[in-house]
Amino acid sequence: MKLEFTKMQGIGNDFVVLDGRRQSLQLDSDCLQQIADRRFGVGCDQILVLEKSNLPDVDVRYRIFNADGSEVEQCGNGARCIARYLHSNGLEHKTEIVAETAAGPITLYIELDDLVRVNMGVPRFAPADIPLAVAEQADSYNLSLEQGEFPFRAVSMGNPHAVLESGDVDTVPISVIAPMIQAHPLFPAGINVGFMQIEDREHIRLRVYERGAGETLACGSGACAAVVCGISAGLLDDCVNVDLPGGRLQIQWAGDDNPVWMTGPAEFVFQGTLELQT
Ligand SMILES: N[C@H](CCC[C@H](N)C(=O)O)C(=O)O
Repeated sequence: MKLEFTKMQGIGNDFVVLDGRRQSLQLDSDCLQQIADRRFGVGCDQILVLEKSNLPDVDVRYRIFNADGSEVEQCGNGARCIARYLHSNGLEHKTEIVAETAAGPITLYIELDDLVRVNMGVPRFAPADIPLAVAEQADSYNLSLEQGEFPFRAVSMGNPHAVLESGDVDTVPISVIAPMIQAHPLFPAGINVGFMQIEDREHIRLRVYERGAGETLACGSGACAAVVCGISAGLLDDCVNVDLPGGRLQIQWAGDDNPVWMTGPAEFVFQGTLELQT
């Protein structure tokens, strides 16, 4: 099966964009994993599949698949890349784009400085919304692992996140600790694990070990989750620069039932045709 694709990246979190409005796509988990494979396929952290939306006032519907083939509800860096893709493929006249996702509609804004600003929706802390297998909601939780005690905060940005505060994030043994956290029965739907180093009230450093993809150079929803947890803990102000290994995002949240705003870049890398072995 031949697939036309566009490779894009948002501060190093990379995507294969497949436009299902222009080609017929029948992709099972094996196909998705092959596309994402960095040796046998194109290589990416997530695959973004565009579809026609039947909803009024909605420009497009898109679905998000991790490199392991799992379908997920939200992808912040991917949302910015979708906005960039659409703004260069038929929606050149629009600077405000509405996309339907599994997490609901999100609005994407092409800014004058060519960055993309996304309304990432309202964070949710209720255990049932994350999901988190605890009896009752708390400000923070604790995980006991062989390697020690790991206090964390949990929030849904449409997808599930655990946020741990750390000293120097560069020294966190993330590829050892994060998979053990992800495997814990506390997280029945899996979890994205963020390690946050607070530099000051307007600046954090962050590394994220993603559900279904492993450590990525950046995680947009993870940056939102970390800032929301930091603000909720009284440690951050309402506008924060988040430095991830792949680059910087600006995250804003006014608290309570206000939405989280994420601003950052989105770039094209190349286009191509993939011969999928089916
Ligand atoms: N791994 C995530 C999806 C991609 C999120 C990330 N790439 C972002 O920019 O938000 C999950 O399983 O929920």
